Amino acid sequence: MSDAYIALADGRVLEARARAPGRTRGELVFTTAYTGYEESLTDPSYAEQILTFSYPLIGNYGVRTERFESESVQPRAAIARELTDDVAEWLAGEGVPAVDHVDTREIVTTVREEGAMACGIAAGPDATPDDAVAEMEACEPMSAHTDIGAQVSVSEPTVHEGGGAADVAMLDCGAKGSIISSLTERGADVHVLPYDATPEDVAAVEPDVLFVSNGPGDPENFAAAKAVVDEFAGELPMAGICLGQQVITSALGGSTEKMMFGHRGVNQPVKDLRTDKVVMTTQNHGYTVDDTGPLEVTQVNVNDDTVEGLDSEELDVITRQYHPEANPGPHDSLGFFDEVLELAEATPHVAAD
Ligand SMILES: NC(=O)CC[C@H](N)C(=O)O
Repeated sequence: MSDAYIALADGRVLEARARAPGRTRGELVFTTAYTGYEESLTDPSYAEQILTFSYPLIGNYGVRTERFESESVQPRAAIARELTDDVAEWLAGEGVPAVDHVDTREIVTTVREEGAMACGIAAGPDATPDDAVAEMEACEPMSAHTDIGAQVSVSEPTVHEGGGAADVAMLDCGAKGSIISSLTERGADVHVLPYDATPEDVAAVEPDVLFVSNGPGDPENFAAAKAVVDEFAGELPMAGICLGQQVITSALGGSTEKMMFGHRGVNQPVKDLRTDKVVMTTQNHGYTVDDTGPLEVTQVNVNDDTVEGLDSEELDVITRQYHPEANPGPHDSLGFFDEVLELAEATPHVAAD
């Protein structure tokens, strides 16, 4: 007898085993990462999503808070072929439903063929298939979560000191901790500001560079961040990762679009068009830049040609769609943070008025 059910938007209900009880709903996505489950499960960009691990065994090296990317578990639920007790107990303790003993190959194939979709989960002794279907039917598309930034951002400005080599104003749209530490380790002070900070809030920290973080959901729902980018375009160097690339591009006159199932994993090949070199990258995104506006494409995804890096010498902008900070994943692209700080040192402070 099953004690967990996964309802998919295409009408199927899959049976599974409850590892952490509860009922929930979210956009069903998958990651092919074979390591880094603690980092993925605490990555704020997974808010409002149900994360399926295609790698069959999740949890085999325990759970350590040192590897967390934020303070809480971010996806609404986790699905794997086999979850260890360590991970199941962690998720249960956090109140996040988790299920295993399900054919994750079927889930991945479905999402690849039909796209990221609404999903409902009911797990625990009293769970029924109808409970999972009711959750799935109540699931809203990602773009309907218009204030998703509020779920994942700091509510007050917070400073992370790195030695004062540069002042980075970071719009926290759901920043991974290792993006902040990649900058402080290089000597920068990072002023983490709420996702809805105003241009005045940004000017008040006298930044050398504006950094728009990664984050969950539809980038078009981050209107305040777009307004900040618009205000400082051409005056302050800017950098962004993932949602940051999308928000900066959109604010500068480009556009974004939703992908069918996105890129989530740690072996996405990215080619730099200037050097012709390919690096392996960590990724977690479901939207992509469509029209690049005034920005020049510097890097592309080798698998599907989507935009991976953008640049503007005139506007002092540099962005990446993938995650140069890794965690989990390869460290091939850490040099991005050196480039960001080079931009920062090139320009004087913006005065607060
Ligand atoms: N990791 C991210 O910043 C993700 C950005 C955006 N939410 C997307 O899915 O494309």
